[in-house]
Amino acid sequence: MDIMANTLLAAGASPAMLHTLQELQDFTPHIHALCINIGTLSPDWLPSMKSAAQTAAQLGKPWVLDPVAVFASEFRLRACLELLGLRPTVVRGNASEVIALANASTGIGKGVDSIHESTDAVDAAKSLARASGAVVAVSGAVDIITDGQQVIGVHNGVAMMQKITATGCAVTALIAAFIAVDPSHPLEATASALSVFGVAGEMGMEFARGPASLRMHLIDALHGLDQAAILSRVKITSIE
Ligand SMILES: Nc1ncnc2c1ncn2[C@@H]1O[C@H](COP(=O)(O)OP(=O)(O)O)[C@@H](O)[C@H]1O
Ligand SMILES: Cc1ncsc1CCOP(=O)(O)O
Ligand SMILES: [Mg+2]
Repeated sequence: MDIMANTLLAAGASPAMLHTLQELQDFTPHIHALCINIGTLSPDWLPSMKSAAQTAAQLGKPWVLDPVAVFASEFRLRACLELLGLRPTVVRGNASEVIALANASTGIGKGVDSIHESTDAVDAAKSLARASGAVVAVSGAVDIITDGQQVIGVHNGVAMMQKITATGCAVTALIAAFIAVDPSHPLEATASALSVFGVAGEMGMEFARGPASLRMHLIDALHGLDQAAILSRVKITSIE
């Protein structure tokens, strides 16, 4: 939650982290986008997640699902399948998460990390996008983004970003901020968020000595990003 909220603040968005069912009805009407992250899922939190997704959908607000470690347990898989049925605008996971979700199967992955390359998950991402109606993003060395037809590749970022916990969660939150700004273009907004986060990682790495200082410099770089840096560094290509 720390790096997610700080990423959003650095990017100019306004985060609020909530779990409690009783306050979601009051809070959700004020949001511009919702991010549901099952990282530390508990049975108490799942009804809150479902309620928030339902309210967002009723109010026409975009929402993003991060299926953290969905491969790790039947409980996580069932929760994600139920949340998928509530029609997220975007699903962003690592390759092992997207493969597990597309196949509705558990048993692959390492902790919360991927054992697959993002390019291994292109077909899974396309079939998940077609089945769910969501834009699906697979993070990795090349981020893959698809609506089931078009496939886009984002070639920004540095490998050290995998060594900071919750960079995946943070970029999912950033995707929510970008679709809040441009809700009618979720494919483009998702690719842009991944690229901008990757650019911040590249710029942060110029000052970092390891994962802990990269975390700090990435957030500083995101906060200081200007148009010139974006235009010179963004690398987004069409893959299919
Ligand atoms: N090898 C890599 N090279 C460049 N960027 C990477 C690499 N691996 C991950 N990233 C970036 O790190 C962030 C987190 O992705 P990832 O580690 O796949 O997510 P998760 O934390 O959910 O497993 C994303 O912005 C992704 O683009
Ligand atoms: C380590 C850990 N354990 C439960 S959630 C979490 C963080 C997951 O974040 P990310 O998917 O971005 O690595
Ligand atoms: Mg993750």
